Amino acid sequence: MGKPPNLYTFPDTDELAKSLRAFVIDAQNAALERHNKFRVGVSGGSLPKTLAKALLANPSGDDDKVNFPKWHIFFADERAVPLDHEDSNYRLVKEELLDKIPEEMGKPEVYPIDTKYMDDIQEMADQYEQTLVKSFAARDSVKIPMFDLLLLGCGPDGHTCSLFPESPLLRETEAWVLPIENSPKPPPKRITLSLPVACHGIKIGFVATGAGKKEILRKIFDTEEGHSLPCGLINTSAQERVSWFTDFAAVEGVQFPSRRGSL
Ligand SMILES: O=C1O[C@H](COP(=O)(O)O)[C@@H](O)[C@H](O)[C@H]1O
Repeated sequence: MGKPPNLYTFPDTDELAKSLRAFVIDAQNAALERHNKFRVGVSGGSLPKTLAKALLANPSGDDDKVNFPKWHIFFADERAVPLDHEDSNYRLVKEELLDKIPEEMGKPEVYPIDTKYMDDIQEMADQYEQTLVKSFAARDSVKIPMFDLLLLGCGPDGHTCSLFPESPLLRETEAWVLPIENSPKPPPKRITLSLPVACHGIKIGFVATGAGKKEILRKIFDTEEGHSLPCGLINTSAQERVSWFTDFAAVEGVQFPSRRGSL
């Protein structure tokens, strides 16, 4: 049995962002040594804002540089809406982060969904899987793509990516990207990384902040039932490869050993 996930907690998002930055840069530098590129899967929701705070801060030294030109940014989940729609995760990441990257830092390669498949969500998922196949090598030589880093959110019901509690999608073992026709949270049509892909990241960082997350974090970390929620399933499967970045408000009352402050 491996070690449990890491649960870090900070007084506020400014402090959280400093530690998240160190975590991301460690993952980036390890990936650049491994294969000279950094493949990251990002979520929408509240994450892009905190991520931007982490990445756009001034570097404290040579080891603390964000090397955006080596970044390949994929979406952990996406809503089947135009890329400039208010529900689009791409739009969120673009407005919160991509548009704010200073010219001199260089630009990452970004892989949005192909919106021409909006009326055929299965086709949209298949096409996004092909996007991953092109980046992660042939489908038959790689069983499950291994992101260098997955940056995920946690919904108040314990969902992550667009994997919702008790969804039959949680039983998928083959596909890398899945369609959803009837998401319990609007908009209904989405695509998402499958659970095996979400569990397979070399590093997985969850970001959960605010008092609105405390009930679900208590459930995920302190109850048996929480282990079968999507976030709990990733905790159980990926163990110490998972790190949670939370603020004090989000972990109020959580018993699971949590480490205050830095990594
Ligand atoms: O619907 C979604 O929700 C989750 C969680 O969002 P949050 O605002 O509670 O952080 C998000 O991670 C996912 O990408 C998004 O599509």
